Amino acid sequence: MTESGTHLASINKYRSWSDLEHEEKILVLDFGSQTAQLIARRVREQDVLCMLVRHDLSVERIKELNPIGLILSGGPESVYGETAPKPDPEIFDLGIPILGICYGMQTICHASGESVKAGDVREFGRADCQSIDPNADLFKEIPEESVVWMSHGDQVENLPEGFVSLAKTSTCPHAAVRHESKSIYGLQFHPEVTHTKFGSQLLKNFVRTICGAKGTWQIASLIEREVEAIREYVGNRRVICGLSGGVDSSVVAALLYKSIGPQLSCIFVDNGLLRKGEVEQVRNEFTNHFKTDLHVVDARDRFLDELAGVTDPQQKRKIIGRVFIECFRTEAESIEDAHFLAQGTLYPDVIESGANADGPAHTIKSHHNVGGLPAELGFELIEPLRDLFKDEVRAMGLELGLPPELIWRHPFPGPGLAVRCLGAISEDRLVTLRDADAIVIEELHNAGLYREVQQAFAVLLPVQSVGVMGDARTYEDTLAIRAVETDDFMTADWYPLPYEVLQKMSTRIINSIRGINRVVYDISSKPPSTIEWE
Ligand SMILES: Nc1ncnc2c1ncn2[C@@H]1O[C@H](COP(=O)(O)OP(=O)(O)OP(=O)(O)O)[C@@H](O)[C@H]1O
Ligand SMILES: O=c1[nH]c(=O)c2[nH+]cn([C@@H]3O[C@H](COP(=O)(O)O)[C@@H](O)[C@H]3O)c2[nH]1
Ligand SMILES: NC(=O)CC[C@H](N)C(=O)O
Ligand SMILES: [Mg+2]
Repeated sequence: MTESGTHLASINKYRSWSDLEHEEKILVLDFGSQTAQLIARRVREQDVLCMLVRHDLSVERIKELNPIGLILSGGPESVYGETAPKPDPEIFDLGIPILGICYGMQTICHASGESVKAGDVREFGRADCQSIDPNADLFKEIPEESVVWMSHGDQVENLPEGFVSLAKTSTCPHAAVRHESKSIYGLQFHPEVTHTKFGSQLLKNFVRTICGAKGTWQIASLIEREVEAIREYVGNRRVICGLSGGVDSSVVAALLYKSIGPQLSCIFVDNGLLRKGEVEQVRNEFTNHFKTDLHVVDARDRFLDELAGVTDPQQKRKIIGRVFIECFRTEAESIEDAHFLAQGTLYPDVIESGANADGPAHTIKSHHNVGGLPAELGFELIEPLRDLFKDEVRAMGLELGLPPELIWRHPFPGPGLAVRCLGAISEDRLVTLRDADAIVIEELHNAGLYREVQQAFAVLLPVQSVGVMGDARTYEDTLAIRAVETDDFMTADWYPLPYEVLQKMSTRIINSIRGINRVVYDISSKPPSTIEWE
């Protein structure tokens, strides 16, 4: 759903959502916000198709796409800066409703001739919003006072002519605005994040009431469309699919299987960085349950040799990305006419890798399947889930009939235990980590909490400390336990595991695993931390 190129544009041409002139839809003009896709996803929650497009998409192209409304996203720049991204000025004459969020609202006001300036006070996080006009259609069914989430340094000083203020906070006099006669709205806060309590209602008001959407779009129609698009795009060529047994690649494999059946071969790489019992589990599921043409590649030595002595997280990720592709390439030699490589890349992988060229989003970490890919790929990429979030992919998987155990499995990153074994990786340290991780997951199941947390795992730290075991001094490694709750993996909070569960995990790990004499619990949220440690 991202119109226009990414840095992989030349090899990633597959786009199934771009020619949907006849579908009721909203377009989000992306000014580089980390949460731009979240806006799209909140609109889709209203059963309305929503796609991200370049911030400067021409009015001609917008007319062709025929949206019922436009949303201007936030972004890291300042509208008064020399390099500030700007929309096509004619969008304001299209006559369709427009909602600007943060940078988007500042852009609307700037374009209407009023000054936007660095505010005296920057607002990050929670703010109390008070509506000035509670009857405004944008604020329908929203209390007069409610909590909103802000993230801005700039501020609209004076309203442009024709605009009125709809809401304020203690430091932001124009937290929400609208044009008196045109259907143009602006919000200084972010309705797309869950911390804005009535954000979904607000977007619903915009989409359903103001844009008049009927809400007929369903995840099932996305599946149908993807299946058709894949069939047409692939023709009679062959697709290899990097299959990890995780949710995303399983959904991709199921989609491809539905589309092109026998033209699909799946490649599962055993990179030596997998969890306990994972190879057997994937082999079973995908030969017994799915009956796909599955190739299991034993690349354990290859990965471990290449990673020997490497401690830098970004370097680890780059090496893993490259070796993955080399394995796919070598294995594909035995698969006749393998033209496409399908991956289960999701939107958070793309945005965190800084790979979305639509806006100047920053690189947080290079996901092995995006920023970690080598320049010369040797395949054409197909990534049907590239614009979706985990929970949307899960809904798709359930709709496609995948088993619920698979759908609700915690995500496991492609670089696997490599990014949870901090410092240099060795076979011994991996065995230690794998065993500890298995205990964490088992105890989570025992406590009936596996589905309560969205991701949990163990992290082996290169930090030794002194202990005493059986009257003898020890000087051994530290293990961290991480468990998070999150909707979409873009933001997350640490999960308050009950003490007795932590106690069982800790006792079992220290008693049964050699080399660990201390267990700690990670109590950091994302942001400012990330879910994985590297
Ligand atoms: N061991 C592997 N063998 C082959 N392909 C892999 C492997 N690990 C990851 N990949 C590829 O990289 C993509 C991204 O990995 P990622 O972990 O994000 O997704 P996933 O494993 O499919 O799902 P989940 O997020 O539930 O773990 C996968 O969808 C898959 O295409
Ligand atoms: O396939 C993947 N390749 C990667 O390189 C990668 N890095 C992080 N993750 C997963 O993404 C989600 C967000 O993780 P972070 O908060 O650590 O960025 C979490 O679910 C992480 O497990 C990855 N998945
Ligand atoms: N989140 C945003 O859109 C921020 C807009 C602008 N960069 C500011 O600081 O005000
Ligand atoms: Mg995975």
